Amino acid sequence: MTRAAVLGAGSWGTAFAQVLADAGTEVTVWGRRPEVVRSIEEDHANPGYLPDHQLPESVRATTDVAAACEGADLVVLGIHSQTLRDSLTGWGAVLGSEATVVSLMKGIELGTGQRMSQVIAETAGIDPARVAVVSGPNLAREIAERQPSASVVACADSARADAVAEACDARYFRPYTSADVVGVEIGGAVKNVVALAVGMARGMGLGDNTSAMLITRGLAEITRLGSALGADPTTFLGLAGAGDLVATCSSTLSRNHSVGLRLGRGEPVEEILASQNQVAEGVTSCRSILALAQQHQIPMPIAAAVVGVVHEGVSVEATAERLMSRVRKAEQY
Ligand SMILES: NC(=O)C1=CN([C@@H]2O[C@H](COP(=O)(O)OP(=O)(O)OC[C@H]3O[C@@H](n4cnc5c(N)ncnc54)[C@H](O)[C@@H]3O)[C@@H](O)[C@H]2O)C=CC1
Ligand SMILES: O=C(CO)COP(=O)(O)O
Repeated sequence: MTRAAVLGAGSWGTAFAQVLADAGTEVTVWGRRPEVVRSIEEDHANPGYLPDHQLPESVRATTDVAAACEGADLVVLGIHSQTLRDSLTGWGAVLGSEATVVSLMKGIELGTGQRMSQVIAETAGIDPARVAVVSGPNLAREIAERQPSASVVACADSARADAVAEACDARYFRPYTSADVVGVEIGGAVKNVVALAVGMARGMGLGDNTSAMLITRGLAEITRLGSALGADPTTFLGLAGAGDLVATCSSTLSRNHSVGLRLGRGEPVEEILASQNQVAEGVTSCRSILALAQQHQIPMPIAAAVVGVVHEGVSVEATAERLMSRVRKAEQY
């Protein structure tokens, strides 16, 4: 039987642990907070992140990261992008010498511009081919409810991609495999920024045409940046590209979309962020993504607009005006 450790007892770490358990994988979740771990162990629930949801009894939990990882074939990382490097450093050699390390995270590190798989390989000093990424239209709440969904497991080593896919192949969760780690990670990280923009438009009272424009031109930005970084452009037509973009930009369950909505309604960004107990990754990653784009001379006007509103005090009205008065040109990807 495959053994997995899931490091991070937040909403996606917990829901993905359920997927693994339902697929027949033995799974132990590591959580920082004893009360969360106790609740998973004793009540088979994680009410802070998945309220009113019962987890399988086979999902175990511990606060001891080394114990969670001992003998694991898969070590799954489900924390926030900007805390990954410090966490990995603090954990020491828990990843072992053979386990496949699986990233669930959707962000780009501030300062370095690294994708999560790059942070993992560099910080842990492991072969990048040991790192797999799972990304797709996977709102944790819906997956916890066992609604049908699909995702992409990307890894440079196809045998490892197959092994991860087998370990999470549950009745309601269909994993596809891919070798395009760059494309799958860029799709997951940048769609959060587009979801902020679509949320802002919705919050301003704008309708479906505006959302469709931002989603479609957002996909063009994702494709341009990803291609410049070496991704296969067709990846962005798939689950980890267009699929995740559509789900996140349309769902009220999305934290990024929700933050955008509140910004569009005129709430100050500090107030919104202070009221959230979960992180909307696009809020930070919009800056690292824009920096990456500038480094590669890729135009990303929507990402720049989001950075303007979230970090530079530009109003949503001025941003909309600026986006709409850009010079006319041929439609390009
Ligand atoms: N929630 C969702 O529907 C999905 C989330 N993701 C991605 O998965 C990643 C994790 O997201 P969620 O589980 O939703 O986040 P969350 O906010 O629900 O949970 C994050 C977990 O990390 C822990 N944590 C926070 N700071 C930490 C630190 N400094 N060191 C160690 N642990 C820390 C928290 O205690 C919590 O257990 C993000 O990159 C997100 O974009 C991907 C797909 C779906
Ligand atoms: O990545 C997600 C769905 O695929 C979750 O999006 P949010 O982080 O915006 O909630």
